[in-house]
Amino acid sequence: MTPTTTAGRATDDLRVLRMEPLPTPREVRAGLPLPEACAELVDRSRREVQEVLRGQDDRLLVVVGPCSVHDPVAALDYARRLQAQARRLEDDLLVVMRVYFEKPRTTTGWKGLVNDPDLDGSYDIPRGLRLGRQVLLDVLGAGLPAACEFLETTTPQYLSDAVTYGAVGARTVESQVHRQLVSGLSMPVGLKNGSDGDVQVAVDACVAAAAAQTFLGVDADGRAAVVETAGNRDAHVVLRGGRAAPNHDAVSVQAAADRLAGAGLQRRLVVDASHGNSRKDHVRQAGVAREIGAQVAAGEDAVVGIMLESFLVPGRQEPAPAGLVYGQSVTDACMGWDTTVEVLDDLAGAVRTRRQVRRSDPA
Ligand SMILES: O=C[C@H](O)[C@H](O)COP(=O)(O)O
Ligand SMILES: C=C(OP(=O)(O)O)C(=O)O
Repeated sequence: MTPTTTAGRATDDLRVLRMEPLPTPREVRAGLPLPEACAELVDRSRREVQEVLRGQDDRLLVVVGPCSVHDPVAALDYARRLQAQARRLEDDLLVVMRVYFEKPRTTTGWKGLVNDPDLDGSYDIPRGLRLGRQVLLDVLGAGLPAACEFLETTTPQYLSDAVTYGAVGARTVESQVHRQLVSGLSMPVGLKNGSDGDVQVAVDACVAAAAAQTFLGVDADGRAAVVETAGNRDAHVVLRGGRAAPNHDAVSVQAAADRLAGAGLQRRLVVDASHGNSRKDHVRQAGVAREIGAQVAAGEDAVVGIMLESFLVPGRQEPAPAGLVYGQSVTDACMGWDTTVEVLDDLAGAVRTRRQVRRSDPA
């Protein structure tokens, strides 16, 4: 906007270097429409996640995949392998692939495929939005439902019709703007505890997201709009540990479930084996996942899902426009593929054991 004062003094946009219109959400969606078979998968898988969250399906939800997508080819390669595992274990696990395009940063860093698809500081966001949407369509085409973190509040208009599971991260969970956004999203959304380990902010976020809200947003034509929402009853807590301590252990899970009950919410939650719970060490992640699995096997009903960061090659590398190791994360370190398959097998076994425990002790 041009600075205007009666005296011609500039008071606005003093630090804005570029402002360029984006293609509208309607245009991007029209260029990459959601095929009917993909829409059917999104619809069905959202209902399945809902049923797990509501205790009507005794499988374990597993949100698994790279910390971030930077290479669409490797992401699709991973999706095809994961789909085979998801099908093999479908009686016990409900697998949704992490297809994360937006990275919240503690300070600065690469902010994901939507923000900088070429990883070179050119910030071609129009291309990033189209590329992200294409990756989602490809993952769905491979037969897998997808999970995304929503960071920018305008991004869902471009992508959310193709998303089965949404996430709000530890750095934004206390933001009213994000809680309002979740209240209008069409899919179940996991709300992480704060990066300092505070679980109450995630419980508060669930309460706010479940409520009807009216706020400022953007419509399909990119116009600023008044948005009125119905509230999202499938918003739930994700325990991801904190700076000082993990919170995937049985005592922390019970404490979080008690907080949920205290707020009038269901005692069901997802536990993240990565981030604060593995101290961002991918080598520890499989052990953390096994500890969570052990709680499930012991009959713990509060744990309905798990989140894992996994890619084809273990570890991480610095983001760069060229010369990257194929299939390795450029953000948080991930478990490699072979470990991922072992962890999925263990988790499926834990679910089968929980079923037996429930049968022998239905109370
Ligand atoms: O999941 C990814 C990261 O943990 C998150 O984006 C923060 O990363 P950073 O602390 O390296 O900025
Ligand atoms: C950023 C993430 O996690 P957190 O918000 O828990 O740090 C993530 O899951 O990618």
